[in-house]
Amino acid sequence: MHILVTGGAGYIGSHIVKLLLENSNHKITILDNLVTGFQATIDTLTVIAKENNVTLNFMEEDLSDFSKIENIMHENQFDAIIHFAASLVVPESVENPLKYYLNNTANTANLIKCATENGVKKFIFSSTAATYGEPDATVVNLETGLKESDPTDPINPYGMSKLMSERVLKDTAFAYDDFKYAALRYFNVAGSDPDGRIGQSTKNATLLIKVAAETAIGKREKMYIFGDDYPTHDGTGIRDYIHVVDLAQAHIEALEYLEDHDSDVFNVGYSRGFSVKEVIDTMKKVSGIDFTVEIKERRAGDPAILISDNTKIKNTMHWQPRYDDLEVICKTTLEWEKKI
Ligand SMILES: NC(=O)c1ccc[n+]([C@@H]2O[C@H](COP(=O)([O-])OP(=O)(O)OC[C@H]3O[C@@H](n4cnc5c(N)ncnc54)[C@H](O)[C@@H]3O)[C@@H](O)[C@H]2O)c1
Ligand SMILES: O=c1ccn([C@@H]2O[C@H](COP(=O)(O)OP(=O)(O)O[C@H]3O[C@H](CO)[C@@H](O)[C@H](O)[C@H]3O)[C@@H](O)[C@H]2O)c(=O)[nH]1
Repeated sequence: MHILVTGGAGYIGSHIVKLLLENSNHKITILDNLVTGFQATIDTLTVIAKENNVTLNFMEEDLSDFSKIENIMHENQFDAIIHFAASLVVPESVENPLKYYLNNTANTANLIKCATENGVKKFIFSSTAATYGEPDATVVNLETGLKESDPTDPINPYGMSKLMSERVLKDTAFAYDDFKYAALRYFNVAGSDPDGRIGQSTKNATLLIKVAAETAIGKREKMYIFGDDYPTHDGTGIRDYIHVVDLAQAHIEALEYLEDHDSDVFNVGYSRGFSVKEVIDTMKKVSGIDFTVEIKERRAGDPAILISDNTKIKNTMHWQPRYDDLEVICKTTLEWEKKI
């Protein structure tokens, strides 16, 4: 296959590209405007492609350039698209919603249009647990995890921009027999490639595990726990942290799944959660550093508990997580942080 990977210079996209280069003979084209992705990541992936004798192309382009995208799609015979490119800072999406609806929803709709016009049969989409919003504990079971069939009600434009893209995919797949998609709702993605060749280099990171790693190695003086008065066992927020390599593998399974199954939406998480305090204690343990942590007020829009029910992806695809271990997640994050 010839696979187009948008956003392949970014954190998650680069991990999928690495897996594909190492484990398949697919030709890969990365399209990325490098707004939050890195040329250094492309350089590393180019070396990995050479080592594995696989073709990797890189196009520095912006998905909002519709005529360019149309030409690229017309000139290349892509068999599948894995679409990561997006804006993903939740508070920014509240301040600047149009950036999110344009980059995440409009650009995705155009990409889907080009896909249908050029015979692309499979589309794997990066969706998010943010599509569920702030789940209502009287309606869903927060302890056993959210099911794909549970209500979706995003509480910020980021989540809504992704849910709208899911809808565009659903309607398109209904209208075009040859077009199939899998929308993967990622829970909290963390960790890095265990080989240490790629990782999360995102600037001004806000994600808990990356912030904790930065604090452990002294890039930050201290870190904060946003709220210790949630209705959880230790008062801090609970999330379902998934290692990026297991998430990457889910995309590969999804490509195979679409060979002989219909389009669908899947949670990708481990169906278990850790509190903020448990994450920080684990980072302290794996780093051996007792860094400074202070309690702050709750961050706006943070739900108390977000855990996936992953029964569907486990039962229908052959997805077997290998890194469901908070220590491994923290350790690989820390090792990468030491390198950059
Ligand atoms: N990181 C998480 O915890 C998380 C959780 C749920 C969902 N997601 C989704 O996963 C995907 C990848 O996220 P990530 O963490 O790797 O982020 P990232 O910022 O590292 O990667 C996004 C990539 O897309 C590129 N990009 C953005 N807009 C573009 C455009 N208009 N044209 C071309 N390239 C563009 C960026 O340069 C970057 O390389 C996103 O769709 C995100 O919404 C991430
Ligand atoms: O310095 C920090 C950072 C985070 N937190 C807490 O840690 C938990 C996790 O926060 P974070 O790592 O920022 O992730 P989320 O806010 O859960 O959101 C992430 O995970 C979602 C999927 O669940 C994605 O959709 C979002 O894009 C991504 O930002 C929350 O309880 C936060 O309040 C802290 O206490 N201190």
